[in-house]
Amino acid sequence: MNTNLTTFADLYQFTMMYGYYKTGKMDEEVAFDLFFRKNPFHNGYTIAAGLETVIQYIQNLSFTDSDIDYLKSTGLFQDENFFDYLQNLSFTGDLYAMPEGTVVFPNEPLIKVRTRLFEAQFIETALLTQIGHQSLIATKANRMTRVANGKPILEFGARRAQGVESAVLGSRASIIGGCNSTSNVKAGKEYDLMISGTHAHSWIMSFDSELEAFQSYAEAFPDHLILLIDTFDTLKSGMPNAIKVFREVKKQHGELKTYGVRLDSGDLAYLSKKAREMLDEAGFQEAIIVASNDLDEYTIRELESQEAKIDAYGVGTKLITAYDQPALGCVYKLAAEKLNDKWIPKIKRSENPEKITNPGLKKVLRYIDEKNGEALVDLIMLEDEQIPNQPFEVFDPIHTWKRKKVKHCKWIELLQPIFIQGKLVYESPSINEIVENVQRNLSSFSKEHKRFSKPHIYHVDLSQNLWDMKMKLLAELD
Ligand SMILES: Nc1ncnc2c1ncn2[C@@H]1O[C@H](COP(=O)(O)OP(=O)(O)OP(=O)(O)O)[C@@H](O)[C@H]1O
Ligand SMILES: O=P(O)(O)OC[C@H]1O[C@H](OP(=O)(O)OP(=O)(O)O)[C@H](O)[C@@H]1O
Ligand SMILES: O=C(O)c1cccnc1
Repeated sequence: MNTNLTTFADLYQFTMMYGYYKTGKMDEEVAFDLFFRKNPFHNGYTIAAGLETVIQYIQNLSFTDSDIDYLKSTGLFQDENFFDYLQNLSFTGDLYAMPEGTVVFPNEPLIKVRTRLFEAQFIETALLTQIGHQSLIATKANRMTRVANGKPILEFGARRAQGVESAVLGSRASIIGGCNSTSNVKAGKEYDLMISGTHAHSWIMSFDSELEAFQSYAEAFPDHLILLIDTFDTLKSGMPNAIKVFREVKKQHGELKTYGVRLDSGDLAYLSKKAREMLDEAGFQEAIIVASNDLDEYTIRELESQEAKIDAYGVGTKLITAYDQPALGCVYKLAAEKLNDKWIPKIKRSENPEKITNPGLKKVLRYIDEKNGEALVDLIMLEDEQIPNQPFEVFDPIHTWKRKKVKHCKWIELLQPIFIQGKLVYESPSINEIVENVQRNLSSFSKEHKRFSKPHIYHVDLSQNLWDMKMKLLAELD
């Protein structure tokens, strides 16, 4: 959302900035990488989202007088000159990112930042929050659309989201992941998303009878008439009343445009089949059946396997809250520091080899088999490394004996320039282009990688040079 989020940072960013200012380190140039360590929901991949709001955040970076007054009032920062630096803060460096809709994997930088330590440290939390949340929801939505056999998924989550901003940005991310529309009007307005919806139980309850409620709705929306039929009794009351109203509208208007029913309780497979029979018998073969009620990808898959006669799924809580995994766990790590005009790679060690960071300035290449169009490996390389001639061998960075040959592949560089020397150089794609990007990206991955459970693990490898550098730095720590 297009608001000034400048103070959206953890206190420790301010205290570190103050420390950098006091020690004279604030202008040192550094490189940070943003990445995550594990695909969410046991999925085989993650859909990148959130760059658009990161761009807005960076463009709007500017402390207001009241922000400064507040920081002064904390009494934490004794040296008043620090506030002058804050007042003049803007992003002056380079930022590269994987575009929204890119299929991404653990440990590869989704964003790399290169700028003054003062700025790079400051933007950490805002970047993590935005990329982590939106990528998580886009991936959850993508899982749901994958099992729905092409049937539209309508995002209904606004009322269940953890806050207003999560609802709006979650709606956008859901559309990126593959949902057809959102019920969230603010998200629709702000991000040019398709909006759709039906009506609530309270609409029915506010009339003397269900029939009167349906008739009144039909009068207001004869061309978009999806009636919620489970308020009293789905098959005995809701369905017969809906059919009666469809007949009346047809008689009055000569035709029905978008029309149908919504089921929101009970056995959705059974009820959808019965509802379909009743609609077809009454001559309303074009009527659609929407189902909602606590749906997620597992229930949708279950309903599809029961051959439920459902034409569209409405999904709220479990999508907008990423119910089974509420955080992606993105991290932002220092990768290099410039000293005397020379980049010095930095590493963080961990007992867990998978948590040891990848040092240095890096680029990420995706190798795609020219014959079958399938992605073979993502290779994280040092930025100034030559692209290797094919064939060449890649290896798993932990289990180094696992090797494979890269040959007859084209490659694409995944990190795109977004800001260069503080200037926005990226033209943001439209939401439809982002959705197309997801489809284009996914078409490079095999069914095994896209499998719903226990997917084939896609390889993200390090170039020999990067791996050697990592090992050397680790050895130097001892
Ligand atoms: N055929 C089905 N197969 C698998 N899951 C189903 C099927 N039909 C419905 N469900 C799921 O089962 C759960 C039923 O929820 P619950 O037990 O709360 O009943 P309910 O129908 O919502 O009842 P009520 O709203 O009247 O209290 C929901 O999560 C729904 O998505
Ligand atoms: O189940 P979810 O996936 O979270 O989807 C959103 C839910 O929100 C609505 O219920 P609610 O009881 O809030 O309002 P209603 O009276 O319109 O049913 C709707 O009927 C769905 O059941
Ligand atoms: O339009 C709907 O049917 C709707 C919207 C929000 C939540 N539940 C349902």
